[in-house]
Amino acid sequence: MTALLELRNVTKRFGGLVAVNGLSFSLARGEIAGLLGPNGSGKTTALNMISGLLLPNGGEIDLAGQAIGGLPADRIAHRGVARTFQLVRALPSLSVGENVLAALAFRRHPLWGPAAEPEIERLLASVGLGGRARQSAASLTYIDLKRMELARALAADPTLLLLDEWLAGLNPTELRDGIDLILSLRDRGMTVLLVEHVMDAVRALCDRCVVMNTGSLIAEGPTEDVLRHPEVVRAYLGDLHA
Ligand SMILES: Nc1ncnc2c1ncn2[C@@H]1O[C@H](COP(=O)(O)OP(=O)(O)OP(=O)(O)O)[C@@H](O)[C@H]1O
Repeated sequence: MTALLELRNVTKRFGGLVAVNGLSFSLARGEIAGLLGPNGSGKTTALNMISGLLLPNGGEIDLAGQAIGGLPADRIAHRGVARTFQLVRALPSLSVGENVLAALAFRRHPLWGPAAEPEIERLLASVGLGGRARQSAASLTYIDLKRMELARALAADPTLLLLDEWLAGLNPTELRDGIDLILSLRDRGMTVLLVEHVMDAVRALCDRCVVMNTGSLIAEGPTEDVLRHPEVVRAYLGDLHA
């Protein structure tokens, strides 16, 4: 069966620095996979190339068997790839609902005006923000901002969702809710690739992990096997067991 996402030998250089070095891996439809690695190992750069924010210097990226590597971000989004960012990107002067509306207005089948309202409410309810559309985005707590950012990503009706440290900075209760929310996305048919440093969340969520170090893939496979891999343990210098 064709993989939903396939990277073959993808490389990104910033001047003399090779941030991603010949990265190859694939994701099956409906899986939740982790993209792990110590700080600076190239994870966000890889997400940026998959979502079209950065042009690869080499290699191929396919979505459902079609080349997307090097396409502009809006075209990749229209093919079904959505993402969240390490630093939440919200429009604080707008309401929660208007933030989601902005995402609906730019998706492949745009929605705006009164027609968008039921969809805004449905998206907000799906991330635990039901009934909060009129609240100012600036007044949201950190977890609720993250929920709103997820609703904005879901507004694109993605088949592949890229989450860049979406669970970072949450307290234990919020983390449990966040994990359940991500699991519910898979139940809705989405494939998820998450960059994450919270290892309890990785264990709870990921069927499989890909681990990078200094731009290169160092391990790939079922989560527990990968987290025990000697090179992975060495790369993290014990962080995994913190
Ligand atoms: N726009 C850029 N210009 C120059 N160097 C960059 C740029 N973006 C990333 N880098 C460098 O590329 C390398 C990989 O960075 P990247 O952000 O992809 O790592 P990461 O694994 O996501 O790290 P973290 O876990 O800290 O977010 C780092 O050395 C970083 O400094």
